[in-house]
Amino acid sequence: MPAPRVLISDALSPAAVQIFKERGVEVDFQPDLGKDKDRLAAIIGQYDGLAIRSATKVTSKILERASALKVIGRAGIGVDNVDIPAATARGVIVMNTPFGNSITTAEHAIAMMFALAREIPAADASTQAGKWEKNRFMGVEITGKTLGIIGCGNIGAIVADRAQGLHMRVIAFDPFLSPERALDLGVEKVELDELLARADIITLHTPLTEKTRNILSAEALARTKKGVRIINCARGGLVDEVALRAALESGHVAGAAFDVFSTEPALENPLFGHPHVVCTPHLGAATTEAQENVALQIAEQMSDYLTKGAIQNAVNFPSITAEEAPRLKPFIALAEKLGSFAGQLTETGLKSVRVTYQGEVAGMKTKALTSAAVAGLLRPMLAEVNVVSAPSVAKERGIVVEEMTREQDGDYDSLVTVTVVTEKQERSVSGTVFADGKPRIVDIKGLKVDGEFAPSMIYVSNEDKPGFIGRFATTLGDAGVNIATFALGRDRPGGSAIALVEVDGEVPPGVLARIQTIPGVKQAKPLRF
Ligand SMILES: NC(=O)C1=CN([C@@H]2O[C@H](COP(=O)(O)OP(=O)(O)OC[C@H]3O[C@@H](n4cnc5c(N)ncnc54)[C@H](O)[C@@H]3O)[C@@H](O)[C@H]2O)C=CC1
Ligand SMILES: O=C(O)CCC(=O)C(=O)O
Repeated sequence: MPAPRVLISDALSPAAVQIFKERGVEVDFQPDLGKDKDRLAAIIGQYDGLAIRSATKVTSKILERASALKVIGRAGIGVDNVDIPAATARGVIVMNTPFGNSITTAEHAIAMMFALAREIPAADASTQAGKWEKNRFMGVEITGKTLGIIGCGNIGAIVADRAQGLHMRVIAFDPFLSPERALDLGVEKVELDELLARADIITLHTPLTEKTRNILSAEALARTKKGVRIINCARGGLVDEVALRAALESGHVAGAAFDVFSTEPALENPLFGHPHVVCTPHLGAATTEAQENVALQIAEQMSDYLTKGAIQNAVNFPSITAEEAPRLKPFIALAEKLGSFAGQLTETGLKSVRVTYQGEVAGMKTKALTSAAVAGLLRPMLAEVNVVSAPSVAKERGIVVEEMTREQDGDYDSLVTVTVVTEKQERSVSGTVFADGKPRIVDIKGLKVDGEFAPSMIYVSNEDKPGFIGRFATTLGDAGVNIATFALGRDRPGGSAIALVEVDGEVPPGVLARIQTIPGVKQAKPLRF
């Protein structure tokens, strides 16, 4: 198999190149390519992986051209420059490095706080201009001041820690911060209104979402303490920049330090030019240490996925370690095939699917297996579904997906059962993986069978009556269809029976209709795996 190929289209630390090479991945390092979307679109089709920072915009248009792409790796935290739904729909894993630059970014926020408190950038410019304006720059002391953190996740928590070291009082607004975690961090958890009213300095550390966009709106800014200073090292769009400019002009806000802007690159911005504004060009993560961390980490993660199937820090798929991947692989194939079996037999609207794991398989990454089962189930109905997109596609269509795990009970070390509930009926199909690593179907609607999945199959459910097998085989023989394997199951003599038959080549048109006329046949379906 040829080595997977990765394109690095942003200015990642060259340390990443070495890691890719060491791990058997071919790498093409074009640090400025991300800014040229036409060239990127022209060549992206050649690559299995794309490693980026924030300059490359992975839009749906780029993804349409990315026919071989399996993984996008963001050397950093925010993945807002990637169209995640479009990547997911194409089965492309999107991974980031959630911790590699957190300390550095928190340090930038603290540096911005000092820059504001002591007007360091303006004092520097004035001094170097030969002005020696000793009386112009009167700062404020940080000790004893209240810092209000909006978003107390990885970076917010580090900022809280450093601020406490500076003897600040720290309050935080974060709906997802538990009281226990707040206690651990030594921060006081408050509502947004209270934070706005009490904070001397506000620093933002949330992602940009529909809830956080303009979290510091004109109205919110009006509720802040007079003389407040505001720092944004998270994402542009969290603060209404026009309203903030007005609040700076009126003197209500004493200063603002921004690393991120509503439009980037920010070549112009409402905040620019105000004497109490400090700006940096999205430098939060820009230290040698952080860049080396994120580059090494993303190269390791992407290589592990491309060469071993291991998934770490994916934003659109559950994690799978390199050790788990080979054990999981045959079960992913099994789950997908069981789902596909059920999907091919489903003729009415799907309401829900339940995937039950019994025995050893119950201890594996069942979320990944469930995604595979749902992908298999939906694929006969929808062309554009894959293991990555299946859960969101099911959700969009109102199909309930349930997962259950059970202790081993029965003949198999591991058993996976896919139960599909449609508008008309409930149907279950179970399978296992034998020691040869091949998935096997062992139960259909409660009837035991032992069949492999083959490219071309016929499934028949019938009444268990003498003569059926002879007529069935003759019908196929007359149509020139060769039977490769034949698996039978029944509940009791003369009761319900099933046949799962592997045939060589396509089933010619008309044959199924003839099978359907054999006395006792209830259903005859072609299956493809
Ligand atoms: N300036 C730069 O170069 C960098 C910026 N960042 C950005 O910093 C931000 C924070 O990153 P992390 O701390 O790693 O993320 P995180 O996910 O660890 O923390 C985000 C926190 O925001 C909270 N949050 C979510 N919605 C909220 C809401 N409506 N109100 C209040 N809090 C809310 C979450 O509960 C979470 O605790 C991200 O937007 C990231 O992209 C990260 C690295 C570098
Ligand atoms: O790569 C960069 O410089 C930006 C980092 C960033 O914004 C992030 O990691 O979310």
